[in-house]
Amino acid sequence: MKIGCPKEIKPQEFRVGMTPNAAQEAVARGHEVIIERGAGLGSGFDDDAYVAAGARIVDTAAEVFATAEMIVKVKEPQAVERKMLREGQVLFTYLHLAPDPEQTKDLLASGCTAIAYETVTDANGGLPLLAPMSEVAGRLAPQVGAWTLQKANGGRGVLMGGVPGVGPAKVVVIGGGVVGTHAARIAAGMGADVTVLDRSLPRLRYLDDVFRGQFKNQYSTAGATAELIRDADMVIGAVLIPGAAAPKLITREQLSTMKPGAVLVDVAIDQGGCFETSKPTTHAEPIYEVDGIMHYCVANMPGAVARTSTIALGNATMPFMLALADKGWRQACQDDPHLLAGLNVHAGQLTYYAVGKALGIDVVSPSVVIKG
Ligand SMILES: NC(=O)C1=CN([C@@H]2O[C@H](COP(=O)(O)OP(=O)(O)OC[C@H]3O[C@@H](n4cnc5c(N)ncnc54)[C@H](O)[C@@H]3O)[C@@H](O)[C@H]2O)C=CC1
Ligand SMILES: CC(=O)C(=O)O
Ligand SMILES: [Mg+2]
Repeated sequence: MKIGCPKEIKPQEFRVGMTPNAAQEAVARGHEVIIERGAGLGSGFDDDAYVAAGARIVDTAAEVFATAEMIVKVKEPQAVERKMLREGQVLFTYLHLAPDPEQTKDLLASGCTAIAYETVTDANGGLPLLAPMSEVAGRLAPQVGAWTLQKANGGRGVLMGGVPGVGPAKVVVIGGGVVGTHAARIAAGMGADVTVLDRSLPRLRYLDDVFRGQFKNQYSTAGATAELIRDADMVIGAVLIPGAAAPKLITREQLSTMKPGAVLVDVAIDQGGCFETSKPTTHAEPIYEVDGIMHYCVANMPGAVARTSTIALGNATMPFMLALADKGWRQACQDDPHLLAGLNVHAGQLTYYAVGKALGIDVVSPSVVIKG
């Protein structure tokens, strides 16, 4: 199969969809790998590394899109990229369609087959292609939140760990999945007083067992959230209902109950955000203020540490990418229900229920679509 990897064009996005190691594995199995010139530079991979892996370098994204049967990327295709997709072409990348009607419309119109990293599942009920980036974003969240808490950045001027004689920052993490657990670990490691809220009792039991008091946990209700945020210096939004738009868990009205200069870090922003006042920001201008509360809502946080993120993402995507290339998307999805769970769009039809529900679009079952 001809596999193409263009340079990412989302602002400040330095990750790349294929590492030279992934390219080498694909080439070794008889596939042709086409990389846009300079695609890996932001992650520290030069063109020579891809050439040494057996890939071919082309000058433009247009050549990649025109030649490849499968496009492997990181972020959702931007408008100019969506125009280059065609019927029969496979797109394998993050999509986050539920909060993005424009992208959904364009993907349906293109006729392509789009498999979303964030809805591929595993046998343990996890999301193996979201997990590595959730680990990164979770670990970054207290770091960017701590920076935002600094007075010069609009924050309350509170140090995460406090100092002897002065107590630490209070951090509330809403959602104790992959993002939330990694965020809580790092915030606790910085010396903050951390509480994790989740709606899953088994998850709370796991956190309690494994982390043994490094941070507290509490069952997530509107009442518990309202009480905790009044006293919080930082709230990290880390909830997910797979594929669906994030539930809004803090309203604008509630901001007035919080301490002026407190910080909201909405990691769930790529699914529309879990605070009413969240709107996506970029690494160039990551923060803004509403009613005295600072917001950090970058939708591609892992792009800030592109090298770590590219390698971590590549480790997770490679086996799926190879299965798609070796067998073609239909056979690969027939053989692996977890990969089939990633199918969001095929030949003008939406195939993911939570997206259809969020956008009011009819959905065709993926198990019907793969029969052809
Ligand atoms: N902004 C960015 O750059 C990035 C954003 N993300 C996003 O972060 C979000 C979280 O991802 P993961 O941690 O991997 O998901 P996950 O599925 O591992 O965890 C989500 C957790 O939220 C909990 N939850 C659901 N509804 C809740 C509620 N009302 N109150 C409290 N907890 C609730 C679930 O029980 C689950 O434990 C996703 O939207 C993901 O796309 C992930 C990576 C990068
Ligand atoms: C998960 C995601 O959207 C990202 O890593 O950018
Ligand atoms: Mg998006």
